[in-house]
Amino acid sequence: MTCALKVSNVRKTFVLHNQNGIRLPVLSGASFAVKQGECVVLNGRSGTGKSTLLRTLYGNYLTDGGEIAVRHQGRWLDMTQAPPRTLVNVRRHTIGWVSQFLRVIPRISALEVVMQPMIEQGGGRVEARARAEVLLTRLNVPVHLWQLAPATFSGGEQQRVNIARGFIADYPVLLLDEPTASLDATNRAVVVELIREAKARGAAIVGIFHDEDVRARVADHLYEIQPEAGPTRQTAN
Ligand SMILES: Nc1ncnc2c1ncn2[C@@H]1O[C@H](COP(=O)(O)OP(=O)(O)OP(=O)(O)O)[C@@H](O)[C@H]1O
Repeated sequence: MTCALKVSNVRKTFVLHNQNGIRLPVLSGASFAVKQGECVVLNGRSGTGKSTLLRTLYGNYLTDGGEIAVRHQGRWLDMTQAPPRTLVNVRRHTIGWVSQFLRVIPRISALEVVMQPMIEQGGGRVEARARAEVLLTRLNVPVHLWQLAPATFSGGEQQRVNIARGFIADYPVLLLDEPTASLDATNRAVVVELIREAKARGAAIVGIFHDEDVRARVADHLYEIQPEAGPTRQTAN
């Protein structure tokens, strides 16, 4: 199996400039690799830096060192050095992000919200619509809601619309930030199926799952994040 993502010695310290320059060291050399068709689950106690690492992989945070190499359109690209325009392109075509939270866009229907990533990748509207309908059906979002904007949906309905949106495009790499949090058992099982299908088509997946049962059913490897030393005050240099 080909490697899709290589994380080498990634370091990250948050500096709280408006709180006396307190430094919070979070990642002190995260290193792991993910092959196509594999799911690596980030593991560690609360506050050890799982979300920070996942967000860093998506390019949300600058790093203090290390490399995040992703296979993007046939070449290796270091996410820590990528300019903003490249990051947009990587997020459109290579790395998908699925969380439990939907960023609601006023007046855009649930169906359109779900179709959007596939259309942005160049997919046709008919195919995107058909695929969105299948996903919304599998995730038990009632048909009468599909043409409505999700702003008024329940938390669980919004969460399932977001999952459909995250799985509609065949991203080579998927980052999953607790996508099953607060779903009921039926819908959790659907998400597990979607993750397994993504692995079967060759997606490389990195995820955070607090639900042990879900973790056991999708993980090929656990990546253990070690707790860092506590905060230190910034010293003048
Ligand atoms: N944007 C930020 N600015 C400053 N500190 C942050 C920021 N994001 C996270 N932290 C700190 O970094 C540490 C790691 O947080 P993170 O959310 O990555 O942990 P986690 O392992 O995902 O926790 P949990 O399992 O509770 O969700 C925490 O001490 C948190 O306070």
